[in-house]
Amino acid sequence: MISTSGLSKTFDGGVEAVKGVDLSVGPGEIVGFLGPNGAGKTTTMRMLTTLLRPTSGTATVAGHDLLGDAKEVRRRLGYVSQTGGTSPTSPQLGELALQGMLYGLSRAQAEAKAREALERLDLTGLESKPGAALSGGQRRRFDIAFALLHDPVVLFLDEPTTGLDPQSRANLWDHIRSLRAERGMTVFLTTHYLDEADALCDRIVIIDHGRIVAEGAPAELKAGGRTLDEVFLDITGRSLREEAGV
Ligand SMILES: Nc1ncnc2c1ncn2[C@@H]1O[C@H](COP(=O)(O)OP(=O)(O)OP(=O)(O)O)[C@@H](O)[C@H]1O
Repeated sequence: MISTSGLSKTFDGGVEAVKGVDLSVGPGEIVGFLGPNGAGKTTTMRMLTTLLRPTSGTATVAGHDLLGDAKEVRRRLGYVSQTGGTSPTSPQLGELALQGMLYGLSRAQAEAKAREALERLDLTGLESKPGAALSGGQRRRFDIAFALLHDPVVLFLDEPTTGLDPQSRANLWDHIRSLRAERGMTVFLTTHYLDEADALCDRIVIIDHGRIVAEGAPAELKAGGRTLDEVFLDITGRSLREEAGV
């Protein structure tokens, strides 16, 4: 579903943020992308979602070439940025329906899709509230509902649970799991929480200084009785727990 070869990004000014990343994510996989601050996670995600042009390398996402066929890639992916997209002032159902119309749906189709997305994310009853009246966890679920309106096959989530309380985080994990179970969704997410990667992800990919330095199923990485914290510290020399302020 996602395949990259030598994906690289050097910013104007010479910062080599991503240096030759080779990634492979299969259909229906939930993959966690971890790394210390400044390692290149967001830059990689922005390239994979067509928001940033790679300096070099190749990639396909959902069967289409990232550079040659960006429009087709965009049609098939959902993206939730760190800041999300819910409006603080407008009722969410109206915003969702508008977004659906942007994707070319009629008003009736857009409202039906919006209601379906709300139901899927357990938000029914909250559709008339503006973003400012929602809890952090509800807002994140609305952000995901927005990303689902055009029926993507792969979902990119940039730090989906940052700032949420433990209960809301666990609730969001359940929703992500059911998206995979019910729709076969592929999910690629960044996180600063090792417990999240452990509980939710089939596979963890660790990036440091723009290069992939480790990858494997959580159980593989923890082989020998080490915790993921210890593995991460050992590989990167930095404590993700401290960086995340946990
Ligand atoms: N627009 C830009 N121009 C120049 N340098 C940038 C730009 N965006 C990011 N960088 C640099 O690229 C490197 C990677 O940044 P990136 O945001 O991808 O890291 P990250 O792993 O997502 O970090 P964090 O966990 O703090 O969000 C950093 O050194 C950052 O300062």
